[in-house]
Amino acid sequence: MGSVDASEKTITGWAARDATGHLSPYTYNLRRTGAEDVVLKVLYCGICHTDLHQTKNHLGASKYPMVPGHEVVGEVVEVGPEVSKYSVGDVVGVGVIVGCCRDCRPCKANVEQYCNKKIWSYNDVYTDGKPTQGGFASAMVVDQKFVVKIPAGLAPEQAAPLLCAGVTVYSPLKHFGLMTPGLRGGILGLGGVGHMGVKVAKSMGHHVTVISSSNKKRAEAMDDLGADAYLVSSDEAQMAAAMDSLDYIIDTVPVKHPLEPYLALLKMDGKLVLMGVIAEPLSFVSPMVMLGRKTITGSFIGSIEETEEVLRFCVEKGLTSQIEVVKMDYLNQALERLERNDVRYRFVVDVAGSNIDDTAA
Ligand SMILES: NC(=O)C1=CN([C@@H]2O[C@H](COP(=O)(O)OP(=O)(O)OC[C@H]3O[C@@H](n4cnc5c(N)ncnc54)[C@H](OP(=O)(O)O)[C@@H]3O)[C@@H](O)[C@H]2O)C=CC1
Ligand SMILES: O=C/C=C/c1ccc(O)c(O)c1
Ligand SMILES: [Zn+2]
Ligand SMILES: [Zn+2]
Repeated sequence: MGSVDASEKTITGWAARDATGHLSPYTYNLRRTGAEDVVLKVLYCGICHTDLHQTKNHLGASKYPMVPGHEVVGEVVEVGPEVSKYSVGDVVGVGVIVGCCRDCRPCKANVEQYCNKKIWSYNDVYTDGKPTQGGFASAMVVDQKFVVKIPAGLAPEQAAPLLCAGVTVYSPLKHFGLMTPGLRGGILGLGGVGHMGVKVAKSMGHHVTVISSSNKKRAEAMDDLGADAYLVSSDEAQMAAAMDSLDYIIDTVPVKHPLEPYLALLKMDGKLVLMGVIAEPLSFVSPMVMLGRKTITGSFIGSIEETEEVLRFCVEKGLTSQIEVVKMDYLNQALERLERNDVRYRFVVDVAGSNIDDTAA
């Protein structure tokens, strides 16, 4: 157990100040280390499309200054006196959620991501009344319940995308009984979440079809990620030939899109699992779900338990994410590239290697 520094630590993060989403260095204080808190020095943080939604206020609820980042891998540098799970020097991860009520039905069932009182790792308010700030920062203080150990055999930069993208695909496959080998799955949208979807589903022994908006990623999807088939969603002949062929589709498209072309790809009892965060209504006609008893559902990240599980799953299966590691001074360019669909497949920021405390404004 490490000693507790009773003072507030002043650190630097990169914050958006308004809905332009432009990030720049921002100095703020971390809360004092509480009894069950873990202080981590951030090593790496992945860039999720949700970071774009939030910094650019796509959902209309953004508060500024906002330090985004929720695929955080760090090294423990201090622990509170009642921290039992972690010690100084451990490499750990933090995802989308840093608090919950611990008392409601989802909390008691260990699916705390569905707690109505959950606390988001940024763009939220902590129990002390302070804004939460995310992982594009030199350090974070997080309650041990929301920290996971990064297992040996997983490089820290590799682990980062698993803390959101990885668990986001693993959780619904597990929850909806879709881990059986031999299933035929579709991954709609081959980005950060989608590429983990291909890898996780392949590791479960599924036949995986990528459904993409263009032909640009075909060779990579088939040759590098191991997909079995590739459909371009605007190609009516390809889509018609694939009708009634899939047990599930993981839909990661981050913008409004029609559901009917994808419902048509599902077999009877097939499931369309919505992942994209879209603040506009999506539509479909009812026979598209009735005739075939199809399900349209959604899923939100995964629990802490499932996060630990997906990390172990990736080690066991030798599964890695495909990442482009960048420094913090590239963060705005990386976000712009993510917005124009120009990343294969996840940016991960080398936070510790960027010496950001030296850039404080
Ligand atoms: N439900 C949850 O718990 C989670 C939700 N999310 C949400 O999932 C969505 C995807 O996140 P992420 O994978 O990080 O995002 P990415 O931007 O990395 O990937 C999205 C993919 O969707 C396709 N796409 C992008 N823009 C468009 C467009 N304008 N029209 C059609 N297709 C498009 C592209 O694939 P292609 O080139 O193949 O068409 C793109 O690669 C986001 O909305 C994010 O907020 C993320 C994590 C957890
Ligand atoms: O990237 C993870 C967060 C996903 C998310 C899902 C739903 C929602 O309303 C959000 O604001 C974020
Ligand atoms: Zn995310
Ligand atoms: Zn709760």
